[in-house]
Amino acid sequence: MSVRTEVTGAKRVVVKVGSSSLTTAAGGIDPGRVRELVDVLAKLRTGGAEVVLVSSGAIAAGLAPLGLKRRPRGLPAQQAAASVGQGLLVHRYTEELARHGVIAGQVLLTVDDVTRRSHYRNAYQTFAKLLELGVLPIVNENDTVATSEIRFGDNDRLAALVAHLVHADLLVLLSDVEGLYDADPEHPDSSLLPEVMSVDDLSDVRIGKSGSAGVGTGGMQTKVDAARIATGAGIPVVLTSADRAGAALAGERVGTLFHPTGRRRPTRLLWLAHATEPKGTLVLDAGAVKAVVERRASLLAAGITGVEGTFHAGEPVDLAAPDGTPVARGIVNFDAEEIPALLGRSSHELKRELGAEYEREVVHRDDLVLL
Ligand SMILES: Nc1ncnc2c1ncn2[C@@H]1O[C@H](COP(=O)(O)OP(=O)(O)O)[C@@H](O)[C@H]1O
Ligand SMILES: N[C@@H](CCC(=O)OP(=O)(O)O)C(=O)O
Repeated sequence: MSVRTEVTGAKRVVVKVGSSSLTTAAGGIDPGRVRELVDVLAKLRTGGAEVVLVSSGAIAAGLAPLGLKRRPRGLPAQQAAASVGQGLLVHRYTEELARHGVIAGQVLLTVDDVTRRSHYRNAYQTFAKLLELGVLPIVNENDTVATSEIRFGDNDRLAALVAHLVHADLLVLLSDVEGLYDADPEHPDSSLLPEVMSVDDLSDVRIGKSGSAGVGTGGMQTKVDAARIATGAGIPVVLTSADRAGAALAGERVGTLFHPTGRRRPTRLLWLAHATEPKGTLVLDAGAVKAVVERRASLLAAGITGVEGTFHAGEPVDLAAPDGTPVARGIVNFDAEEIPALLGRSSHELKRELGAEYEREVVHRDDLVLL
């Protein structure tokens, strides 16, 4: 059977592996599984591809040293476990990669690193340099400092955003299941979907709960969400089990291939569309809705009739039509409490009365996505 050229032709590949594929049944990192994965990644590298690994498992790796039996519920305990486990995890990878003469680098990311423009550029440059130096970057969320409000929450979504950030040609999601099934694979009648061409192919798929609730956080839903983010940005995705990583990366038709459905967009906008919780709402008049939706214009204070919620400049807010239906999401340039004084007034008036600082758009067109 022919190989998948989306896979064999990829020059830069992001591989994401979940906690369930790295841990033993009793919890804790399974050195044998890390070794098998590293052997596959090293082979991919030798074949000429650049590889970025997004690895979960910090929390799982920290459980045993702390005498914990299962993933703790509270955030501080998870952060402590991640703090203990992340070093151990990367140590394992470093040792295994060294057997192949490959240097490992650790990259811990927070949400800000892909949403704030200056951080984003910085993160991009770091990855570019690491890859140029032949290093294999190992990425995880910076769990120890992430709070519940500011976190990716799951590494599937993080992997999709990293794939976009590094301009990857392919994203491979490795789990403990062979691929995406049309129903929970526990169900005897469920069958594997070898290809997903568009979101329409997902409408009948039933997604059950995570099979590894003890260690992972993602479950199948977050993998499908991640695949949608990546394919919507033009990046094909292969979803399969860690056991089949070698076959999948050789282009064999294992697991599920999600075909690209869209084109590249700035990462901040991907994040805004797929991964944010709005902190408030700006209610627009009909003219402003038209300007934003049809003419893709920036939102000016003159078109705003109301403000809901508490937010600060730089945070995501929804832009709603007069009936309250959200039509777009954007990064706002003012704090919520500053906006009432600006409502319905022209930029010119604002500049004259409040100073040049207040002349700017409330949401710039470059920081807006339509919903
Ligand atoms: N429709 C489905 N197709 C595939 N797997 C599914 C589906 N619905 C639920 N699952 C479950 O999702 C699990 C994968 O999620 P999880 O264990 O959280 O993975 P990871 O730790 O790799 O992120 C599978 O083991 C499977 O039991
Ligand atoms: N950052 C966390 C992983 C969170 C996560 O998404 O886990 P998983 O569902 O196993 O991919 C950790 O390293 O433990």
